[in-house]
Amino acid sequence: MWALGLLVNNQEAQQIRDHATCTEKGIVKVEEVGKLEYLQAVVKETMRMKPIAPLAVPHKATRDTTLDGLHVWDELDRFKPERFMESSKEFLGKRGQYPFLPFGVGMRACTGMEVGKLQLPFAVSNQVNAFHWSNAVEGEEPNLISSHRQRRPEMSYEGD
Ligand code: HEM
Repeated sequence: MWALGLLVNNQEAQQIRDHATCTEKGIVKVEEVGKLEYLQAVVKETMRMKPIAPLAVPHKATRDTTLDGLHVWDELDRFKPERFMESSKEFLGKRGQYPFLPFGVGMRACTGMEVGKLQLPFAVSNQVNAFHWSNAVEGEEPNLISSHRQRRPEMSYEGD
């Protein structure tokens, strides 16, 4: 859903479609998904901006930074799939280089990573192929500000 919301707010990104072989029902073939570079970039950029596991220890670069020779994202708040068009920005980089870790890394990395890498772009590509996504209210962009709150019961600290 975040991907579609971001595409509504970034119409030009929605216009750029990769060419995929579809089934007779117009569904993108699963085996094609990995080859669709711009789609992959849209999904990665969505996961960069709206990580699904945000409750881990948060990390954020407050400005453009070079860290141990790696350039850390520019224009952080902008939806810019192009940043992932370079092959160097894979989910897991070469050994010792992990520029992008939406699935974690190491022993406790996400066991569903391969499913997620397939499922997300598959869903997004078929939604974008089937529909044009635009604002419900003309000129008014959907509010994509997220909040993560933990609710707990009201507690009274007053003794009886
Ligand atoms: C886009 C989809 C997904 C994302 C972004 C994602 C992300 C993550 C992240 C960040 C972690 C924590 C890694 C760490 O602690 O370093 C994790 C753990 C895990 N994920 Fe996912 N996940 C996704 C989909 C899935 C799916 C589809 C499954 C199951 C089919 C799954 C199963 C798991 C399991 C079992 C763990 C715990 C691994 C462990 O602690 O050993 N995930 N995931």
